[in-house]
This record gives sequence, C-alpha cells and structure tokens, in this order.
Amino acid sequence: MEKLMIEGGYPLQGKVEISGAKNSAVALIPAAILADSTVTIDHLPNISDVKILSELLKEIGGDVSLEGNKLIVNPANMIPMPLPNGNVKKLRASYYLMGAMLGRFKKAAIGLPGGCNLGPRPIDQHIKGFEALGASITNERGAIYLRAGELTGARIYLDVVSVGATINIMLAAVKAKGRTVIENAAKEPEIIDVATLLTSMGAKIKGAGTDVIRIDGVESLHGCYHSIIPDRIEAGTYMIFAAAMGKEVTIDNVISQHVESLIAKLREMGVDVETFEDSVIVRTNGDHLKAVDVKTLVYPGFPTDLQQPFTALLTKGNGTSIVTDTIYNARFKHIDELRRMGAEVKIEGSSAIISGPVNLEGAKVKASDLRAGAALVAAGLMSNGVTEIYGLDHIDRGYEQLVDKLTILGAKVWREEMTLEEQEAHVKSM
Ligand SMILES: CC(=O)N[C@H]1[C@@H](OP(=O)(O)OP(=O)(O)OC[C@H]2O[C@@H](n3ccc(=O)[nH]c3=O)[C@H](O)[C@@H]2O)O[C@H](CO)[C@@H](O)[C@@H]1O
Ligand SMILES: C=C(OP(=O)(O)O)C(=O)O
Repeated sequence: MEKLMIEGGYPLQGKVEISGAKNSAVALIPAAILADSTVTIDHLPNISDVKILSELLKEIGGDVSLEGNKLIVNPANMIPMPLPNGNVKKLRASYYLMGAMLGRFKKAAIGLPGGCNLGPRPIDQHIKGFEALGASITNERGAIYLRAGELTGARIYLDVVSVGATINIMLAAVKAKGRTVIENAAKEPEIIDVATLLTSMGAKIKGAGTDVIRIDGVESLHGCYHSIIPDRIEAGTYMIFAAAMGKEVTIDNVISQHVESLIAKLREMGVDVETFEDSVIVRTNGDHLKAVDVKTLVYPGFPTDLQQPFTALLTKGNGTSIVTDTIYNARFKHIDELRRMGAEVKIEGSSAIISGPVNLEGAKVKASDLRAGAALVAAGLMSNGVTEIYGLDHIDRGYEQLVDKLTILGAKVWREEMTLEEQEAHVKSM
C-alpha cells in the first residue's frame, strides 16, 4: 500500500498531456459486448477502472487484450455469466454491464455497483428504462437480475437528468425492436462519445448530446475502431492545479468547449486562460485571486466532479466563496481534510462557504474518494511543508500517471510505501 507525498510551494510550468476520458472509457468498454466481432478502443487512460472492466469482459468469456492504451475485445464467445460479486463492486460503472448484457443476451445478473461514495446514488432511472424496454428486474441479495424475452423500443422520460441512465438505456436499446426515445437525456460529451462508438458498430442513434435521443434498433452490431475523447475532468483538474501554482501551464489534448464553465470561473477569479484548438494555457501570478461563487449543474454547467478540487483552489480566493453542489449535495468529504490543512470552510446544507485567502500547511490527510483526492493534491501543491495523502487507490481510479505528469511540471511529488502501522491505521479508518 502506498501513500502520495507532496512537498508544496513549487511553481508549476510547462506542458501536460491529458489522457482519454475515464467516464467515456468505462462505458465504451462494456459497449463492446454488443458487437459480434472485434472492437478496438484506442487512447484509453491507464487507470484502475479500465483494468477492472477489461478483467470483467474476460470473466464473461471475452477475448480481451489491453496493450498500453489500446483495448482489443473480441466479444464473439462471451456468455451471460452472472456477476453478482467481485470486480463489479470495485467501480461505479460496472452498472453499464447491465445495459450491454441485457442488450446482447436479453439477460444479466450484476452486483450493485461501487465507485465514489458521494451520498445516495440510486439507479432507479436505469431500472425504469430497462423495464420500459420490456425487461423484468429483481434485486436478489445485492445483485440486480434482468430478464427479457424480447426488448422493444419505448418512449422513456428520465425524471432526473442522469449520465448513467442515459448511456445504460442507449446500450440496452440499440438492438431492441423498433424505436426508443430518451427524453430529458443527459448531454455530457461522454454520451456523444458512446453514441459515436455504437454508430461505428452499426447502431442508429440520433440526438446524442441533446436532451432527446432517438434510437432505431438494429439486428446486429459489428466490430470497429474507436479513439476516445480527452478527459475533461482530468484537464480541469490540471487547470485548477495550474491556477493554484502555475506560472504558465499548457494543458494539451483538451477540447476547450468541454471545460467552458471552468474557464469562465477561473477568469472570474482573475486567472488568465487562453484557448486553442486542442490545448489551453493557464497563466497566474499565483496570488490576488478573487473569491467566486459556484453551483454545480448538469453539462454544460459546472461539473460536480470538479467541485472538490475547485473548493481547494478557493482557499486562495480573496474573500468569501460559496460552492453549492446541486448534483450530489453531500459531496463534501474533502472539507474536513482541507480544514486539517488550515482551510476555513463551513458546510451549510449543500453548500461549502470558504473564507480566504489562507496559507495551507502540509498535513496527513485521507482521500475518501477520487475527486476528494484531487482536492487534496491541489491543497498539497499550495501548502507549506509536506502533505501525506492516504487512500491513493481512489486517485488511481481516475488519474493516469499523476506523479509523472506533476513532476514534469516542476512539482515535488512522489509515492511512498506505507509503514505497517500506517496501513493498519488506514484500514481501521475506512
Ligand atoms: C462513471 C461516470 O460517468 N460517473 C459520472 C456520472 O455518474 P452517474 O452516472 O452515476 O451520475 P448521474 O448522472 O446518474 O447522477 C446525477 C444525479 O441523478 C441522481 N440519479 C441518478 C440515476 C438514477 O437512476 N436516479 C437518480 O436519482 C443521482 O443521485 C445524482 O444526484 O455522472 C456524475 C454526474 O455528472 C459524475 O459525478 C460521475 O463522475
Ligand atoms: C464520481 C466519479 O466517478 P464514479 O462515478 O466512477 O464513482 C468521478 O469520476 O468523479
């Protein structure tokens, strides 16, 4: 077991290359189940969620090879093996196996998903969609059993705008009989990416990226090559690191339109952000940042996944900032840890109220989830002295080569083996 060590105070400068999008990758990989020949997905991020999903495809009989950032899946011999336990519990996106296996085999048995603990994360809208397509669903001892004689297209109105439900219904519907219409669909770029892969496989999908998606079911889907979109959340995280500690940092391989809400907020704080076709340059003189208010919203609003690292940056803002998370109103587990480092933050309902600027001090802190980890890294970079971050497994779910990327930018960051006492204390605190 390792911990992440950061000696704070070093300015960041240079260029960082963004990896493929985690939240696309975790849907694209299950989507390959729906094909009848080889699917190649390129430029995947080298993160633990991708490795676990690749293993899951092997568990159901897929011929799968993950070579560097390229995944080659021949799904021809896959079987509808039940997956009630084990790897499915290690990540949130294992729920996409429900839609993909239901779409291909008309049945699936998948354990309830794990992933970041952000408070309640129901999947009722996924279930509602599957039922509308004709599946019967039962929850048996923590696993969801889905069965359908036949899947038939339907009109499905999502009561909540949900990324996961939108993608899962698309996966189940592409081979259903007739037309499916998803209304009040989520519009995140990852949904367009999944629709692009499915379309290359022969699916008929219109409207991905808008709030009405129309799918005309087809008999079969074939293999194809797909190159994943860049990770807008990883890009946003490095933009926040750069705003906190950067002189001039170029973030390469980013679609700037995908991070527009963050760019607007950074500019409001007084950070200079310049956008190019596939890169963004962030310049700051480090200090004199303004306090700003932020509310997380569905895309194209400010993403909840950047709320946590952005909160850490706001400890540098002059005055009072209010951060409200309307997507996950309890996504504030990072705040106690930021307080240990000297942050002045109060929680009121679904808002964090941050007073700044403060000089953070290095401390021993714990990442309770992936983006809480990113918040603590931002705080560690800004702090005086050394910060030790436990719970590195969360950070490894979503950030490829974090240490290497930050080191290239001039940060003092390294991984260190935890002592036995530290391991025991960490396990007890979980
Ligand atoms: C693997 C992946 O892509 N994860 C992302 C995805 O998660 P995920 O797809 O799980 O999040 P959703 O978009 O589904 O959730 C949005 C909101 O809808 C609620 N909801 C969702 C489904 C449902 O059936 N019922 C319901 O009430 C959730 O509790 C939440 O309040 O989108 C989130 C919101 O942008 C991001 O934080 C996650 O990084
Ligand atoms: C919440 C996240 O991931 P997941 O949905 O996979 O837990 C995230 O990427 O910030």
